[in-house]
Amino acid sequence: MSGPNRQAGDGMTAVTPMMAQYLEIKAEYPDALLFYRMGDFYELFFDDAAAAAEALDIALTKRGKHAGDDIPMCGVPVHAAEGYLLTLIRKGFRVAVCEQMESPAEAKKRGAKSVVRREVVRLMTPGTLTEESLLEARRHNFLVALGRVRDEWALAWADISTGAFHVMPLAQARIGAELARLAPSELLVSDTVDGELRPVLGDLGIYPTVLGRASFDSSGAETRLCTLYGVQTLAGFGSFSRAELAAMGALVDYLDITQKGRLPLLRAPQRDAISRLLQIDAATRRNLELTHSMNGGRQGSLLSVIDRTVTPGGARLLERRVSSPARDLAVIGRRLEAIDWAMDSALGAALRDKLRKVPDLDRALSRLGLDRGGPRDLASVRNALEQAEEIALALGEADLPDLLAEARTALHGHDELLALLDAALIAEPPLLARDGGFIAPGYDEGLDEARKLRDEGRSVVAAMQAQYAEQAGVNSLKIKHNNVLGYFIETTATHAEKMMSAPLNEIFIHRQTTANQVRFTTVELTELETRILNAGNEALEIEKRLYSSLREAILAQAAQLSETGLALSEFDLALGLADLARAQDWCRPQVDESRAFDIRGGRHPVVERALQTQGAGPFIANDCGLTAEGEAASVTLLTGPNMAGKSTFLRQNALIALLAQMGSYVPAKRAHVGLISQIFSRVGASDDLARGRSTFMVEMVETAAILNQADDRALVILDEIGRGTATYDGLSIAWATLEHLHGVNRVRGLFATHYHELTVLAGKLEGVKNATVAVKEWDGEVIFLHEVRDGAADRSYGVQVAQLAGLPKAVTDRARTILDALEQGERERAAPKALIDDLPLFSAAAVAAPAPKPAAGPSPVEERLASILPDDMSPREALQALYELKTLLTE
Ligand SMILES: Nc1ncnc2c1ncn2[C@@H]1O[C@H](COP(=O)(O)OP(=O)(O)OP(=O)(O)O)[C@@H](O)[C@H]1O
Repeated sequence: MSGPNRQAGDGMTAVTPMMAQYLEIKAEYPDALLFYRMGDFYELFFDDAAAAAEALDIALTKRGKHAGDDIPMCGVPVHAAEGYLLTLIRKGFRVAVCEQMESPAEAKKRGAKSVVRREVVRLMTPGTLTEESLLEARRHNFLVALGRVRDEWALAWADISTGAFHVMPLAQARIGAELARLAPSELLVSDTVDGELRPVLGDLGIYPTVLGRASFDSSGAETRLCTLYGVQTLAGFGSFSRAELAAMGALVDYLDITQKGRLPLLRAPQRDAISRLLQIDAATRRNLELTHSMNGGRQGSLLSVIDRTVTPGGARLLERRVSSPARDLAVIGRRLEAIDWAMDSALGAALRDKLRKVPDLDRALSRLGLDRGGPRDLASVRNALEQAEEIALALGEADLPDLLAEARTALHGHDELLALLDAALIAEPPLLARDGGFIAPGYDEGLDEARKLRDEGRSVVAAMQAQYAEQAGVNSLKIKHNNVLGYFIETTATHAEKMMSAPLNEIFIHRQTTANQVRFTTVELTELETRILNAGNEALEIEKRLYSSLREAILAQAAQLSETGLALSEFDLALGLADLARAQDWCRPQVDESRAFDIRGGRHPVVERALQTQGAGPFIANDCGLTAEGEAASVTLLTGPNMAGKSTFLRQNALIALLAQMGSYVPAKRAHVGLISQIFSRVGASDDLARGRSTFMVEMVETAAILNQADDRALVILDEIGRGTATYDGLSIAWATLEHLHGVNRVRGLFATHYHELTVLAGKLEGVKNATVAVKEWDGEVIFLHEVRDGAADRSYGVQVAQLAGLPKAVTDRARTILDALEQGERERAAPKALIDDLPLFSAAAVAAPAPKPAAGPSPVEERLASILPDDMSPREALQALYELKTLLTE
C-alpha cells in the first residue's frame, strides 16, 4: 500500500475519543445544530459548522481529520452566545445546546484519556424560547400542536414564556383560519397528517416540526398531562376529546424533549370554543392588516395604532383580543363596561403611572419555573407585586365593573411573599445569581457574618500594604489581586533587589518577575487570602441557597401570581383603550342580538392616523347602514372612481365591527352592531405567484370560501371581485356572487365594484342598495371628496386619475378620444340595460336546476374529467385543465 493511502486509512480508524463523543451526541440531534461546549466556546463541526458559519457570517476553520478529511469547524464564545442563537433561531434553525457536565479535572480522575462528560441540556426551537433577548416583549410566542384522532381534530397551544395553555376542538376546514389567528412560532404535526396538510400550511407560510405518531398518542397524553400537573386524573380540568388529548400530549412531550425533562409552568389547560369567537379567516386577517401590515411588520397594522398599553402583559392581552374578538354578548359587555369605567375614572393617570413600573411578571415566572432565571427575575416579581399592591390601594373600595372588580381581587393576597422579597433583595440586583451580591444586608445573619469577614479581610489588606511599605522602605509598594496569583505584593524592579536580599527576604517570598515589576507574597498574606477566600465562598454559597429558597417561595404561588399578572394586564388594557377612545374621539358601540349594522360618522383608524401624521388634511367620516330586516340580506353596492376611498370605506366598517366585538370603543360618532359571527374581507386580484397560483385563481378560491361558509350573521366585504379576468366574465361572476350572497347566504355586506352595470340590481333585489363615493369635476380634473352618498356613480374617471398619476398628456388625450368612441359605440349598439333585463335575475335558483343528461356514452367533457388526477396537479395545471374543460364544453 502506498504512503498517502495508508494515511487515509489511518484517518478512518483514528477517531479521537472526543470526536467519538461528539458524533454520538450529534446522532441524536440530526435536525439541529449542535453547540458543543469546549471551555469558553461552543464549537460546531462538519455540516453544522458550514451552515452556522454562513448564517452567522463567521469564519469557517478546520480542526483535525475525520475519515481522512479535514473537519470543518466554527465556534462562538459562550458569553456572547445569546446573540448568535437569536440569529440562528430567526433564520429557522433549531439548536441543541451541549454543555460540559464536569470539569476537566474531574474527568482526569477517571483516567488520563477520559473525555469530559457532556450532555445536551436544551434543544432551542422557535416555539420554546424564554430568554428576554430572544423574545418580543409585546407579542406572544405560541407553540401549537395539531392533534387528530380519526375524523376529530384539535389544536393545543402554549406560550411557555407566559404559561398560557389552551386547547380547542375544530373541524378540519377551520385549521387554516385558526392557525392564522394564532400565528404560531412553531407548529407540531404528526407524520401521519403532514402530507395532507402541506397545502394549507404552505399557504400560511408555516413549516411544521414533524413528530412521530407516538408523541400524539392520546392515552400516553393523559399520563404526561397528569405528571405535568401532579394530579391523578385530568377530570378536574374538564373532559377532553381524544384529539384534544393527542394535541396537548404532543405539546407536553415536545416540551419534555426540548427542555430535557424540565417542564415549564403551564396554567391548567383552558378550552376555547370556536363558537365563542368571531371567526376571521387567514385571507381576511391579511387583508384587514390586523396585527401585521401587508408588508409584514407591525407598523401600519390595526394593532399598532390602537396599542396604548404600558406593560408587556397588557400589550400581549391586546394582541389576543385583536386576533380573537368575541361572539358572546356577555363577554363583549363586560369588556366595554371596563372601558366605560376607565373613561370616567379620575384615577386613570395615577394608575397608568404605576402600571408603567410593572415588569414582565409572566416571563419572569416562566424563567424561574425552568430554572433559567436570576436575581433580576426575583426582583421583577417583587416590583410587580409592589405595584399591584399600590394599585389595589389606589382603587380602594371604588365601585368597579365586574371584569375589573374580579381583577382587583387578584391583585391582593401576596403580602407575605412581597414582604419576604422586599426584605431579602437589594433594590437593583444583578442578572445572574453566579456572582452573588443580590441579597440585602440584614436578611440573613450567616451571610452578613461571612460578608463581614470577607470585607474586613479586604481592609486588613490595605493596612498590611501600609505596613509592608514602611518595613521595606518602598513607598510605591502595592498589594494587588489577580485570578492567577491571588493576592500579591508588587514593586518595581529597582526596589526588588533590596527585598530579595537579607533581611527582607525572610519576609518577602519571590513569586514572579515581569518586564517592569517583581511580585512577592508573605506567609501572613497567604493566610489572610485563605480567610478572605473562604469567607467569600461561604457568602456565595449562602446567597445561592437563599436564591433557591426565594425561587421556591415564588413558584409555590405561581398560579396566583399569574392571575395577578393577568389582572394587571386587564387594567392596563382598559385604561389604554380608554385613553385611545378619549384622544381619538371614539364612541361606545351598541352591540346586541339584532341584525343591525348602523355606523354614523365612521372612520378608518389606520388611514386617519396616517393622514394625521402626514398633516394631510382631515379624514372624512362616513355613515354605513347595513341593518338587515328579519331574515333578509342587506348589501350595499359601492361604485365610484379609483382613489375615491372605496377600499378605505369597506375596511373601516369591517374594523369597526371587529373592534366592537373585541369589546373596544370604535372610531365613529355612533355605532350599532348586531352580533356578527364571521367577517370576510377580499380584494380582487392580487397576484400570488409565490404560491404558484394565478391572480384570478386566488380570487376565485377566496370567493368560493365565502360563498360556502358565510351564514346570515356574516359580514362580507368584497372589493372589486371579478376584476382579474375579461370584462364580461368578471361582470358575470360578480353578478352571480352578489346574487348568491343576497339570496342564499343572506349576509350583511359591502360590495365595491367598477362594473356600473351591477347597480341595476339595487332596483331588482330587495336588500341591495347603491352608494357611491362622491367626486367633483373641476376644469377637467377630479377632486376627491371621500364622501359616501346614496346612489350610483355615473362614471369611472379612470382617465382623470391616470392623468393625476402623471401619465403623459398625449396618452391621456388619446385615451379620452378612445373612451368617447367606445361609449358612443355602446350606446348605439344596444343599451346595456336591455342586456341586463334579459338576465335571469334570481339565478341562484336557476343554477340549481339539474343539467341535461347526455344521450349515450360519456361526453368529451366527462372523458377529460375522468382522466384528471387532481392530486398530481399543480394549481396552475388545474387552472389549465379548467380552461380545457370549458373549451370542450363549448365545442
Ligand atoms: N374618508 C377619507 N377621508 C380622507 N381621505 C381618504 C378617505 N378615504 C380614502 N382617503 C384617501 O384616499 C386614498 C385612496 O383610498 P382608497 O384606496 O380607499 O381608494 P379606492 O377608491 O379603493 O381606489 P381604487 O379603486 O383605485 O383601489 C387613501 O389612501 C386615503 O389617503
